[in-house]
Amino acid sequence: MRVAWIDCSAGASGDMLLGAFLDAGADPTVVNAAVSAVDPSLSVRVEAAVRHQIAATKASVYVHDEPHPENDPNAAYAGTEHGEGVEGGHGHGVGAGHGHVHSGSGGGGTRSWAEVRGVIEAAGLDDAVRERALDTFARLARAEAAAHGVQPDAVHFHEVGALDAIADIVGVAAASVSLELDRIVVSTIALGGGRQVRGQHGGIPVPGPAVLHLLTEAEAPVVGGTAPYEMTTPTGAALLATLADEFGLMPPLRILQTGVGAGGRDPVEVPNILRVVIGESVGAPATELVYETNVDDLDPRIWPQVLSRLLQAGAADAWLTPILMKKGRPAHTLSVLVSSANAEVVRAVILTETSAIGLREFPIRKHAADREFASVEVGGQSIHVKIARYGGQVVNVQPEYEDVVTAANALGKPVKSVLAQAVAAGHDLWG
Ligand SMILES: O=C([S-])c1cc(C(=O)S)c[n+]([C@@H]2O[C@H](COP(=O)(O)O)[C@@H](O)[C@H]2O)c1
Ligand code: NI
Repeated sequence: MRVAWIDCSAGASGDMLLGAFLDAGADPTVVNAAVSAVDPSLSVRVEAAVRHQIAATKASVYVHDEPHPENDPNAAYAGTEHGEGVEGGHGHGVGAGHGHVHSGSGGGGTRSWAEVRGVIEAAGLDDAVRERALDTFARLARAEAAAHGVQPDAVHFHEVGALDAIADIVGVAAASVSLELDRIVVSTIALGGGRQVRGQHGGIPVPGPAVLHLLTEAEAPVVGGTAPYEMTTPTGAALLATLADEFGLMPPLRILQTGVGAGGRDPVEVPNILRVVIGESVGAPATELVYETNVDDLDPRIWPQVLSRLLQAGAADAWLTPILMKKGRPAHTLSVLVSSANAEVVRAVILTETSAIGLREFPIRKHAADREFASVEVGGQSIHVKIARYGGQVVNVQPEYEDVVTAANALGKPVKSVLAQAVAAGHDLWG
């Protein structure tokens, strides 16, 4: 499994993420094709940069009048650099000094979230890239709406800021999809602090309100960080929230590629870089969960129905353990084994079908013997059997009990003797 870990200890912005993914091997042609498919006036330029003597890749967004001739990622466009060290708002796309470059007019109006959604939907992007980009923009619109006390559909992005964000967001979506990652883990995110940045309506405190809303919704771990400026921009936070399958330390992996993305400025406090480490996962992650809850007030006649609904909902197993609870009450612990894919549905069954109002979740790792399914014949009756192998040896032959009962009824024989014959037949065939 290919896992990426994103190190945001110096913060994150759209262009830092884009630079890091391109540095790690994302295809610049694919990225530029995606970006200019959404808006032909957009392209991404890639160049080498150094931050505190660390080599990095700087990705810059270009907004120009004419469509990019060949989507050449290295083509240079004459432009005015608005960015380095200048405080700016969404309208100028210069968050945290991660400057963008504009040439041409770029337009002076605004684009609503609905308009941005429309152009992304109409661009003919690869499904995964489109979904990732739309998810990111939707998060950004929700966060801006929450920050300014309006509805998401009332959020307007200044024309140039919208183009910057489109290029960053679609570019990062295309780059991350092109790296064929199975799982992305994001570190604790440094937000920065100190002086205000300038938004379209005046001064904005750092961390920006939109950043805080985005990372609250994503339940991301954050820290102020070591630098007295805006280290994480709303676009960076929105992208991290979309990309992250989980947050935490670098998981066990064998490193395959690394990428270093540079931010626009080079402050003294910290190397202004974001890193991505891509590797082959070592040791399977815990993808199974056990839910547990203690229940003392459910009509006991309901339990069989609860257990069968849990199995129907995708639980691998569900069982009850009698316990003595607080206040000396006899009760049951309900335990449910479930894959993370089915976890949400199973949680809903527990909370709606029992009287529990809370539950515990434990990630677990399962070890299973190899197994296969076959059938044996007893007295002309077919009975399914499960054969388990461990270390190449057959360690168990288990007939399907319901089949044994059906066969015993059909043959007019005791269940125990048909069961014994089915086990013996299985061992004769498979050892
Ligand atoms: O202009 C507005 S409304 C604005 C709001 C906010 C909020 O957090 S709300 C933040 N900003 C600042 O804009 C720049 C650009 O951010 P990008 O994500 O587009 O790079 C950045 O400094 C934000 O803090 C503006
Ligand atoms: Ni805002």
